Amino acid sequence: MNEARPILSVAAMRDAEAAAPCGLTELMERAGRGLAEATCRFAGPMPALILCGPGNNGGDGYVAARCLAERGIAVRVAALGEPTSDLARAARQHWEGPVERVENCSPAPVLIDCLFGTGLKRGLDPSLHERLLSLAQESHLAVAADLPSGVDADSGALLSPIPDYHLTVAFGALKPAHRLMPAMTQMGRVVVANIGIEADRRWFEIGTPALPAVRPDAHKYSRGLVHCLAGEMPGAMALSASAAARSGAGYVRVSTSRPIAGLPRSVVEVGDARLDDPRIGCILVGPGLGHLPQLLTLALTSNRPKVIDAEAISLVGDPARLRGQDAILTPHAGEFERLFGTLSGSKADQALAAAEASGAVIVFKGADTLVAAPDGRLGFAPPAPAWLATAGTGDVLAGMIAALRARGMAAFDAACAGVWLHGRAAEHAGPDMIADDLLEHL
Ligand SMILES: NC(=O)C1=CN([C@@H]2O[C@H](COP(=O)(O)OP(=O)(O)OC[C@H]3O[C@@H](n4cnc5c(N)ncnc54)[C@H](O)[C@@H]3O)[C@@H](O)[C@H]2O)[C@@H](O)CC1
Ligand SMILES: [K+]
Repeated sequence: MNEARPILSVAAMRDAEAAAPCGLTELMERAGRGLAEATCRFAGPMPALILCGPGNNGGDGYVAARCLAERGIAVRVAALGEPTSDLARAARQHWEGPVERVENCSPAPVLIDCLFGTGLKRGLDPSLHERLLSLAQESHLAVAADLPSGVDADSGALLSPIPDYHLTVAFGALKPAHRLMPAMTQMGRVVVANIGIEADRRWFEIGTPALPAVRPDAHKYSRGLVHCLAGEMPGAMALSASAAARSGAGYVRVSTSRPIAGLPRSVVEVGDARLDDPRIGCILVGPGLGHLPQLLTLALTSNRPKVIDAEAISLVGDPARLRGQDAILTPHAGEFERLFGTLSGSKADQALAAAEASGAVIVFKGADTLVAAPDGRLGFAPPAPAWLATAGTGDVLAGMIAALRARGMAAFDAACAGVWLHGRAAEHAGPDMIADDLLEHL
């Protein structure tokens, strides 16, 4: 996989900062300089107002103010009070300009929010968040340093209301909130300023996948056989099977008791078929299943890899039933809760707990889709168009992932690749797309 950007929790970020050979003062210098650089590139030479909080996020603000002033930009600083951390105090001392009060400063065309970052503990006081909203409203461009002030970095929850930002400059690595709902939708463009930390890569933003090449001596079975189990509403499986065929499976077949409309001619319909056939690269069960739990049971008797989607997820009943299965599950929030119950923690925590409980790869779908592996790897989907939220797109995704798995990709990699390709296909299909249209863009 290329270009996967690491994502660090607050605790992991602290560890990475502490381990940085250059030391914390230099990290803050790099963060502030990176913030100034990104703001200049984005906003040009417009006058800026920097709001500085009491901690190190505020410290980054004082550094950025110095860097912007060195570039000849008219920059003002307003603070909540004196800095409370040693690092921020030192940065404050190196800022030679005046420091106004956040409560009564006047607005500027560019607002840079350095009030709170990863150290936010609770929502902003109402008078402060209202002040932040109104200063942002009166600016042309709002920039967040590391995170918008009010966002919980690990969960993406809004602890207090935030304005819509145009640019967010993350320091060192993305944090979970940059890719989790609801915070992710209000950050504008998210860029990462490199500050020279060594980031753990077990959590990452899913990047462009490296797909398996088609070998010169390939035949239809070696390119991957996807076996679909159609249920009571076969239209859904028609979408999945078509998506599997369009995602490079060598052979797609559907076992069904009655003819299915809308299947490509290359997809083969069969009656009973043996599911322990070693040529099967991936079984797909769930889309349009209805009340046919016996089809899930049948799939689970096979030792072949499988994708379990839609109604089949709820029919699993107990996550432990999946132990020892080579399975990928693709639940949306409702299906997730029906199988795993109400889990505590952030969406990331929940996805990882579900992967551990089931031993399966979990694609926890939504506007902020996550792919979790039982070994603790976690892929965060890059933002995908909101118009993907329409009937049938999940059936397409399940078929895509089944094809990539059948083509020999490892379960976690196949799931990540499917999620990435699905989002890009939706971008190509455009806002008036229906799920069927995605097939033209795979
Ligand atoms: N630690 C480091 O080495 C580096 C930290 N960096 C910056 O430091 C930030 C984290 O710094 P801190 O850990 O100091 O945390 P913050 O600067 O986010 O805020 C912490 C301070 O705010 C107070 N606080 C928290 N929530 C509050 C609320 N709702 N109302 C009022 N006060 C509140 C805390 O008691 C603490 O004093 C990062 O987001 C990043 O911007 C960067 O400079 C890079 C290097
Ligand atoms: K901030």
